[in-house]
Amino acid sequence: MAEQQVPSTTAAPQEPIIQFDHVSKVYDNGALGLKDINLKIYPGEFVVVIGLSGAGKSTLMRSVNRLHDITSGDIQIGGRSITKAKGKELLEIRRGIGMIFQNFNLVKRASVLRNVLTGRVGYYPTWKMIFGLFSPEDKQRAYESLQRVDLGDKVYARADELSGGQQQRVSIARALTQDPQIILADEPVASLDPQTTRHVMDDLKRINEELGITVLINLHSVDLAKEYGSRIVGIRAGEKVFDGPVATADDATISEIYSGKDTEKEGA
Ligand SMILES: Nc1ncnc2c1ncn2[C@@H]1O[C@H](COP(=O)(O)OP(=O)(O)OP(=O)(O)O)[C@@H](O)[C@H]1O
Repeated sequence: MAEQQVPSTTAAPQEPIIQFDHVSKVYDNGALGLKDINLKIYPGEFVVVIGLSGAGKSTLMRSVNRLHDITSGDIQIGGRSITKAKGKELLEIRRGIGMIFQNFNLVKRASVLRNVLTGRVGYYPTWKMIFGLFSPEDKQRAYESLQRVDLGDKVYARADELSGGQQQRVSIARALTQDPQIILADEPVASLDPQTTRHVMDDLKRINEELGITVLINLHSVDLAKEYGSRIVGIRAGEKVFDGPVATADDATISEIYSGKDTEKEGA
C-alpha cells in the first residue's frame, strides 16, 4: 500500500519529535509485536494508530516511552535515543512524555488533586513523594490542569467517586501536570460510552491545538480516527501498512488495514 510522506503541520521545516528507525519487537514468548517500523512524527501532530486487535498498536505506543523495550532498531525522542538512554537521561526523556491508559491508572482512594500531582513524580526524589511534599507551584499547575479539562470543582473528590469519563479526564490532567511535549493515549476511550468518549476526545484535541502537545493515540474506532486525527498510521501484523493524512485514508485503504490476516497468529 502506498505510503505518503507527511509534512509537519506548520510550514517551517521541523525535526521529528518521535522517530522510529527499523524498529522491531518480538516478545519473550515469540509473539511478533512490531516488524521493521519506520515512522516520523512531527511536533503538534495528532496521529491516530489503527489496526486489528493484536496488530501491534499498544506495542508501538508503549515502545515510545520504553514501557516495552524493543528488540532491534532505535527510537528517538526530540533527537535523543530513548532506546540507548539510561538512568538520568532516560528519566529526563520520559518526563516529556505523558501517558493515558484505557483503565485510567488512578489511585482510586486518593483525591483527584493527589492523583494529578503524581504527574510531577519524575521531578521529585522518592522521599518527597512519599510524604506528599509538593511545591505550591506544582499544586497551582495541578489546579490549572484540572481546569483545562473542566474538573476544577473536583479537586478534593476521591478519584473513585467520579464517573469513568471524569476519571479519564483526571488522567489527562495528570499527564498535563507533567508538562509533556508528547501525550501517548493507549485506547483512552475503549471503556467509555459515546457521549463521554466525545468529551475525552475533545479535551485531547483542545490540548493538542492550544498547547501544541503532540498526540499519538491508538483507537478502535475508524470514525473517531478520521474525525479527530490529522494523520493515520495503519498497523497490520506488526507492520506499518499505511501512513498518511486523514483525508487520504479512503474506504479501500481502511479495509486493507483491517484485511483478513489473522494478526493474533501472525507472529506466534
Ligand atoms: N506482554 C506480552 N507478551 C507476549 N505477547 C504480547 C504481549 N503484549 C502483546 N503481545 C502480543 O503482541 C502482538 C501485538 O499486541 P498489541 O497488544 O500490541 O496489539 P494491539 O493492536 O494493541 O491489540 P488490541 O487492539 O487488542 O489492544 C499480539 O500478538 C499480542 O498477543
